[in-house]
Amino acid sequence: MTRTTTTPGGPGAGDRGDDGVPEKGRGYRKGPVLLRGKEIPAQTTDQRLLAAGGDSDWVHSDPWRVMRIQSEFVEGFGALAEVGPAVSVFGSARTRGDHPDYAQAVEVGRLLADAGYAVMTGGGPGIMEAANNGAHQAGGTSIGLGIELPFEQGMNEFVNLGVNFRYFFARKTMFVKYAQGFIVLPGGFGTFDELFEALTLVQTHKVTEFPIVLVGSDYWGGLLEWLRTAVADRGMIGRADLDLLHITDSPAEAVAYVIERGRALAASEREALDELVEDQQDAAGTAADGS
Ligand SMILES: C/C(=C\CNc1ncnc2c1ncn2[C@@H]1O[C@H](COP(=O)(O)O)[C@@H](O)[C@H]1O)CO
Repeated sequence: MTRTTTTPGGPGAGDRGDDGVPEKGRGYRKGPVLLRGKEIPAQTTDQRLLAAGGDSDWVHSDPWRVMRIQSEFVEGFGALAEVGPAVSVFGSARTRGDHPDYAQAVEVGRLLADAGYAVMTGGGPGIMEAANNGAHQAGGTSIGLGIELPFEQGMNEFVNLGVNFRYFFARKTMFVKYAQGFIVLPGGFGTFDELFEALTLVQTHKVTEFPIVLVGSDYWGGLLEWLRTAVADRGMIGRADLDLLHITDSPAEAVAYVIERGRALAASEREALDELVEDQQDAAGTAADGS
């Protein structure tokens, strides 16, 4: 279908307002801009928007990518804003259903759902599937934030609220923004990336501290020892940074820790904010008194 039927710049163009906006006097309105005479374009904005065919290279351009990135944030925020309290659970995409880590993650998901928390995972296989499975068994909210990968696996069957992302960084924002804490089971590079991003955000005070729990001392023990010795001993992190991680072998302890520590941190954050407001009010009062 050809949708270019009129030519605003053509004969008689000066007689009409455009874009459905009646104009007093002659001219062409392009958003807030009024154009007259030779400045009137050959096509209306709607004609250009609805015209079939044409160059499609712009689909692969950065400005268009920016729009897609923006839409990922819009869709993510829209889907997750009303979910309520949630905990993000991370771990290997490769863990099989008969591995003890899988059972641990199912238990984590179940206990979180029993406690009224939504379980948020990457929506993939392995530990992600296991945590969603546990949440599903407990009748809870089981969220999957999927990622477009060259070897797409699809969302696991236990997800009841799924959002698919094209960009890792947009997806990672959701894990932090909508969770009260992180529980991390054994995993590889993807899991390390999620764990260390959380640690960096908290360490640099870019976000308010939130609880981060590692499940599986046999797996994570070596990393913690290395952090304590090579990393902290050489001053690459502070001693206090090590306290940002809690390690356990018990799903029940992991869930209890995330909930209790999360509540304690939220309470101290509220207290600090109240104090700040009081200080500001005192300062404003003092300034108004001129004292
Ligand atoms: C490699 C396989 C599947 C990949 N599918 C994934 N789907 C969703 N999320 C994924 C996937 N792979 C990695 N992630 C994210 O990283 C973490 C796991 O990475 P790891 O390297 O396996 O530890 C996980 O928490 C996801 O957020 C199956 O063969």
